[in-house]
Amino acid sequence: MLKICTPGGGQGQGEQGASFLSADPRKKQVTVFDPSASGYVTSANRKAGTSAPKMFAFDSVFTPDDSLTELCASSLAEIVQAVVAGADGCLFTYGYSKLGKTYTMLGTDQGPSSLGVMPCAVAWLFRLINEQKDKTGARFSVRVSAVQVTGREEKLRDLLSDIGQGPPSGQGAGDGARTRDKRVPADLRTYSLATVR
Ligand SMILES: Nc1ncnc2c1ncn2[C@@H]1O[C@H](COP(=O)(O)OP(=O)(O)OP(=O)(O)O)[C@@H](O)[C@H]1O
Repeated sequence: MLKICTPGGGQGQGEQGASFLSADPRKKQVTVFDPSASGYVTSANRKAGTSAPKMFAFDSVFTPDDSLTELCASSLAEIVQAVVAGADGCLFTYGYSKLGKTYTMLGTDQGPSSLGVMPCAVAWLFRLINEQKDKTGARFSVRVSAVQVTGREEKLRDLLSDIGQGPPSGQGAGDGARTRDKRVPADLRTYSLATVR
């Protein structure tokens, strides 16, 4: 799955994208042009050493104009269902700095339509689990991990290590959950979900 972003999260370039990139979300493909070819290759610039456009196919392609809701709807159904069926699931975002990886994963707290992929996944996971419990009486245990991989050395950082220590004393479960959310660093990257039946 590919999400095309503009640095700083700006919207509005839509399908056009930058001149070296053309995205076709319907066909689920992007074409990358040699920038020196201005979007197409003529026989003249091929002779001058310009590379031919390259096309890449993905399971899905999203442009900066696509909402988080659209992204969640398209990307989460399969993985959440698989996790409820007992498989491990991994949500992973990759890209260079300030492209919106954290925004895509976490979203904002401005309402249901601005939820990122992770809160959506957790909400859908527990909704499905509750449905299964009501239907079959099955019992579930959910395991979650969140890891950030950074730098050339590919350092691993456990983003939930603070949470293992529980909420500060004197706080109820609800307050604790909020405190824990705040402690999750802004550059969250990888999450995995698993259920044991
Ligand atoms: N689709 C979007 N709509 C609105 N704002 C966005 C969008 N995507 C990203 N932003 C904003 O752009 C800025 C950079 O995004 P973000 O922090 O998610 O990037 P990042 O890829 O996680 O960066 P880094 O790798 O440096 O941690 C943030 O202020 C974020 O809120």
